[in-house]
Amino acid sequence: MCGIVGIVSTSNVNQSLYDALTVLQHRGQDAAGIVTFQDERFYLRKDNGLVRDVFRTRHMRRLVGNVGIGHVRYPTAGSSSSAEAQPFYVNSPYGITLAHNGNLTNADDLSQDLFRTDLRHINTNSDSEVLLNVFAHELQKLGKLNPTKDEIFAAVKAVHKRCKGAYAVIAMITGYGIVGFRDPNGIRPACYGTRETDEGTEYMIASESVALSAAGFTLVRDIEPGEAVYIETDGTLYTQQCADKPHLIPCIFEHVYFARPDSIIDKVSVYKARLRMGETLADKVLRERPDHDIDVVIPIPDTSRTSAMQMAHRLGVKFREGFIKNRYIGRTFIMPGQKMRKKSVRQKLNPIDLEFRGKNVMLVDDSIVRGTTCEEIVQMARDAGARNVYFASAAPPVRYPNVYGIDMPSAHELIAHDKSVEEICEIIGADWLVYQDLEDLITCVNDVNPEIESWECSVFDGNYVTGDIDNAYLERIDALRNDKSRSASNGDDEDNGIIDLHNDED
Ligand SMILES: O=P(O)(O)OC[C@H]1O[C@H](OP(=O)(O)OP(=O)(O)O)[C@H](O)[C@@H]1O
Ligand SMILES: NC(=O)CC[C@H](N)C(=O)O
Ligand SMILES: [Mg+2]
Repeated sequence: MCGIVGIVSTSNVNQSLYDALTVLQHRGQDAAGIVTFQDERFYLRKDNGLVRDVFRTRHMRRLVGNVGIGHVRYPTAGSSSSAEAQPFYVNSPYGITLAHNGNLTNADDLSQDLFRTDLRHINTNSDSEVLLNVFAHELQKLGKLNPTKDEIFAAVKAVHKRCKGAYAVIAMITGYGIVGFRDPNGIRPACYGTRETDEGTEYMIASESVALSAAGFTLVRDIEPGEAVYIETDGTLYTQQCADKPHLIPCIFEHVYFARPDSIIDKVSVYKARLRMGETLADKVLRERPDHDIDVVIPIPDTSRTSAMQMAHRLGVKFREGFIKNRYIGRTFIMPGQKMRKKSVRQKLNPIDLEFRGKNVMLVDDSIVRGTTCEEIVQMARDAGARNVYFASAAPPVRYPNVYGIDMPSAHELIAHDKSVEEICEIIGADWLVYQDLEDLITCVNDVNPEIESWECSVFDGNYVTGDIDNAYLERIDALRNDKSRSASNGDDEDNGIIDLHNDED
């Protein structure tokens, strides 16, 4: 679930890109990158690490130009090597750089086609490098020395025909402009906005609206599924629908966990949706145990706060901050490797004993995925002296792998995969476990925007909307990307040299 941003400005874009990436950091903590363009040259800085660590003053000084794109990465394909940090670059045609959020489901086939038919070499295992080369090849085929919006949109159309899966993309074409587009189902989010200056209107395309507001831009609208938004370097904007049968089916997990609550995605305020999730969860609690004995509702920071607060309100029970979050530890779920995730839960959260001692506590999380957080947390609540420890999840049981840009490749690593709620309750050591029902979750998001007819809910119901996912595919990505095989293949190889643009001294 990476974060992407692109800006066409009237002055240097480096600081605005940096600011946008810092507020998209929650979408990817592994690597960060910015590429800008000025006087026929790209200027690139990318590496593994958080935004604040990757970009030093000396890098920022080199990132000159009024046009640029940026990326924060949470790997879902290939490895976590710095060679796969984004944006990616290809020199022909024109010189194109690209930032991608999502995951292609036919990257292997495309990679073969690119080599055998299009005579293009892919140098990493990243699906994003494949996507860039498909786009570049389709643009090259049109054979124009000066591409216009028509060629750009034609290339996006061809990408939609060849690529399957989820992709929100921003590409920069040397000297011409930036183009942002979403896959025909709009699984991953992308929006754009404007900032007025004395020199003219500036544009930003980004994964979440929060990136716009943080950099002083005003949200215009979401990019439609299948649509492309092309902004030339002089600030002229063109939009066009590039898919034959676009149909909005956005990822519901953005609203559960990924997105920031202060973002608005596909006209859904994430904050409002999470408040609703708290209400419906409270209703479920009351359905299961009308005469419950919950003394206090305690959120598991950070993401569950909004739902937990509203759940307590609906139940008429006290809401208390029983766990304090270490502000210097990032999100644990998107960390690579189970060992690191497990260790980080204890480093990240610490209980305030007096909120637990002798009480029946209802702990609330936004979701239970691998069970890393809740197993630790239930024990911490008991150690802090709780009488009974109840647990509620604002999302339904996560039972199926994700293939659209969330790194959950293996069903066996999901705590709820083949288990009943009672069995999960026993494993996590709780006295009562309540999950949100999927119909209720869908109602929550649809209450905020009733126009969205379908949601991408595969992690909950195993229904993959792109229609190309079968058991053989799921078995293949499981074998390739489960925790064990990844730690054996040592993807975090620091010595991995980057074959890329050479203007980036450390
Ligand atoms: O069952 P698990 O595999 O542990 O995954 C679910 C947990 O991971 C996430 O928290 P995370 O620490 O990533 O981020 P947050 O601070 O935004 O809640 C999520 O909010 C849950 O707490
Ligand atoms: N989470 C994402 O959007 C990942 C983008 C891309 N598939 C990568 O692994 O780098
Ligand atoms: Mg959490």
